[in-house]
Amino acid sequence: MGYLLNINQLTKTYGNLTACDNISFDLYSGQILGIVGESGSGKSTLLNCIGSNLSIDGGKVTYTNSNNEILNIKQLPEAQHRKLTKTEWGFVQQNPRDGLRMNVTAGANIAERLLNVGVRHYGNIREEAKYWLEQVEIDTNRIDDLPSTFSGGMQQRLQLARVLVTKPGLIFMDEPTGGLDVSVQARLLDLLRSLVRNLDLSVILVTHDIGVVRLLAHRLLVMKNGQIVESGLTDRVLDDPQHPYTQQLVSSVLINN
Ligand SMILES: Nc1ncnc2c1ncn2[C@@H]1O[C@H](COP(=O)(O)OP(=O)(O)OP(=O)(O)O)[C@@H](O)[C@H]1O
Repeated sequence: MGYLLNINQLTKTYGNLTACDNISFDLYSGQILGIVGESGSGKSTLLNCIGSNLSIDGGKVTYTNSNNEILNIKQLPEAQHRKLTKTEWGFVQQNPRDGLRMNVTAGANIAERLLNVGVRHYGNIREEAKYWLEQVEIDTNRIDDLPSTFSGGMQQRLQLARVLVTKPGLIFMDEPTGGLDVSVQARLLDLLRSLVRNLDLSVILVTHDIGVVRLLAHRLLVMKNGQIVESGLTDRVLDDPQHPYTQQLVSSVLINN
C-alpha cells in the first residue's frame, strides 16, 4: 500500500532563519510518527506547514485521501483545504482553547464537526456526541455544559472527542499533554495510547517529551535547527541513538528523571 502522507524537501524560512530545512519523510496509514527536538528546532513550524495553512518556501506535501485521490496539499484551493481540515484531518492543539469553541457546549463542539461531514439528524448527532464523550471518559451529563467549566485535562479530552468524531484519516498533535499537571498528563497519555491502538489512528505528534513518544510513537524524527538529524523506529532511536544530538537528548531525560 502507498503512503498516506509524503513530505518532499519541505523548506520554510522566516527572514534569514530556516525553520524547516529540506525536510522529507513518509507517513503510512495506522502509524504514529513522533517529532522530537529541543525548543526552537522547528517542530511546530513543520506541523503547521503540513497540517495548517502556513505557507512554505519550497517542497511538496502530498496526501492520499479516503477516496484514494492524491492531493497536492499546498496547491489545493482554499475551500478544499478548509474542508479537509474540518473533516478528514484533525488538529489537537497544546492549548485546548485553540482547538475548542469555548462559547458553545461540549455537545455542540462535537456536533460541529459532524455537521461538517453532512450528518443532519439531531438525535443521531446527540447520540454520537455522547458516545465520544464516553470514549474520552467525560461524564455524558456534562454534554450541555460549556468547556470553560471543565478542568484542563477534561478540555483536552473534549478536544480529542471533537477531532475523533469525524473518524479522521490523519491527526496532528502539538504537545497534546503539555501544560497539564503530571498526574493529569499520565491519565491523558493512557487514554491517548488506548485510542490510537483501538482506532488505528494515523498521527503526527510533536513533543519535546521523550516519555510521550516512547509510549505512543512507532517511529521518530529528531529535529535540530530545522533539520532531521536522525529517524527510525522509536525503540531503536531511543535505545541506540546514533547522532550526538539524539544521544544528548536521551541522556538528558535520564538525568532529569
Ligand atoms: N512567526 C514566526 N516568525 C519568525 N520566526 C518564527 C516564527 N515562528 C517560529 N519562528 C522561529 O522558527 C524556529 C522554529 O520554531 P518552532 O516553534 O517551530 O520550534 P519548536 O521546535 O516547535 O519549539 P517549541 O518546542 O518551543 O514550540 C524558532 O527559531 C522560532 O523562533
